[in-house]
Amino acid sequence: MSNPLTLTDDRLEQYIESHISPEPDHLKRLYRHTWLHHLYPRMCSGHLQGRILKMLTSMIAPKRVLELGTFTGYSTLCIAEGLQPGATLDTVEIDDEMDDELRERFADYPSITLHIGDAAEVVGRMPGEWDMVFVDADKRRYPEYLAMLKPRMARGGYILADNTLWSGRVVADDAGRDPQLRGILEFNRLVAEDPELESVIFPLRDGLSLIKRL
Ligand SMILES: C[S@@+](CC[C@H](N)C(=O)[O-])C[C@H]1O[C@@H](n2cnc3c(N)ncnc32)[C@H](O)[C@@H]1O
Repeated sequence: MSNPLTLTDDRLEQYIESHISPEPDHLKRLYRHTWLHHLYPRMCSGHLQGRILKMLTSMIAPKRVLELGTFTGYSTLCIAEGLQPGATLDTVEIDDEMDDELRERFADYPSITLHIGDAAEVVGRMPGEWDMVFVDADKRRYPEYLAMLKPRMARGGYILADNTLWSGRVVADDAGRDPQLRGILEFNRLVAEDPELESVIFPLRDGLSLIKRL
């Protein structure tokens, strides 16, 4: 008997992408641009995760959204696509070389505000609470992000956290030399042990956690 398809099989990925809502043309161009002109293009969300982010945003219907880790803005545009009229999205990116490119990309989106700086510092200066946060910045600092965000989440609000399975390495025997994996493991433990949080992990791409503030 042949092996069953796994979620990392290219054929399965192609099948999924040809049977879900199509990737809008401007995002196809952005994805291609990211692969041609940026280091670590795999960080870009892409077709499936992008459609999921859009759908989750429209399901949650948040008034105020925060994103940590903008990169080339692919996920930002997908979240913006799912926003209700009048809702806002603040996105934070530490790499100041992305400033001009991102401002140009977001120019036609009045709902998006770009902040260039360290996520923890920027969030510390921002007032108010959020209905939805997409966490996708420094994996080593995920536990810090959780501590910072939890008291700032609206009751019933959602934290979406990317890369929470870290290519399956969360079940590796030794996380000792990978500080990013240590950050993810600690984050997952803190979320699972917190009675004020309800959570699931989707085995999508690199793992996507959905965490509800009860
Ligand atoms: C995985 S990429 C984001 C991908 C993007 N959200 C998407 O899905 O297309 C992570 C980004 O976080 C940024 N980053 C890393 N540390 C950060 C920090 N301390 N504060 C803000 N951004 C940070 C990196 O420069 C990088 O662009």
